[in-house]
Amino acid sequence: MKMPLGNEAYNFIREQGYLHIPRYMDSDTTLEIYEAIREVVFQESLRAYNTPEFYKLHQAINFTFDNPHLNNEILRKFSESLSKVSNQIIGPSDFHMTLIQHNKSGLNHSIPWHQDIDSSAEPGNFYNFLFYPHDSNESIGGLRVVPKSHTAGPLSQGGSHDYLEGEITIFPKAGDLIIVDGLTFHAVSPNLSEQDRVSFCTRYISKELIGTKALDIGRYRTGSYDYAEKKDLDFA
Ligand SMILES: O=C(O)CCC(=O)C(=O)O
Ligand SMILES: [Fe+2]
Repeated sequence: MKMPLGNEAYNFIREQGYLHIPRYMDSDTTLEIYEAIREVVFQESLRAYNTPEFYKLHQAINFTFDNPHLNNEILRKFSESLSKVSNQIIGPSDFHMTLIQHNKSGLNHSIPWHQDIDSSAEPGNFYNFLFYPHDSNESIGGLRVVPKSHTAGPLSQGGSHDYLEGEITIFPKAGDLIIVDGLTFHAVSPNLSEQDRVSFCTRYISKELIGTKALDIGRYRTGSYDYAEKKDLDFA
């Protein structure tokens, strides 16, 4: 099998729990994907539903679109193309889902600290491929990551947007890909700019994780949320 990532990149993501690949896509394809994303977020009726309690408790303020690849050829092709990278990192892996995150301008939209899955799953079994179709900076918001936190167990209780020991902020440019282990602590700083911030996320999982409950659970600093049942779980 041809290995899309070099040894250094492969080791980095396994050890650090994330990997930033600048200019993963060329500018023409990036523009195409950007257009496709904008078409989706323009349709407010497609926004995912989570309970008002969810947004309030976890201070999650942004819009999410579930599986936009289902109705969009460009997004579908791009997300499928990432299987090559996924197979290298995870081993034989399965496509899980896609998401668009939309941090709309003028609303201070941000994303609180979270883990994408429950930490009953082992690290190295779930990866988020985050694609950025436009440049980012301090004003539009960046991706906050705690390196090596994928092996640190569940997120501790605390402030949803507070500083976490060891955190770094990445400001991806148009065409960049950031790969994050689903257990790595990550968040997005507020969009204080006049421009919408969007990201396109594709998720791949190991064969072991297929059908497990861990996939339904998002972990926040205010407790865990069951996305399948749309309900908050007691902090444990
Ligand atoms: O928008 C981002 O940069 C991060 C999105 C994210 O954490 C997610 O979709 O799981
Ligand atoms: Fe996430």
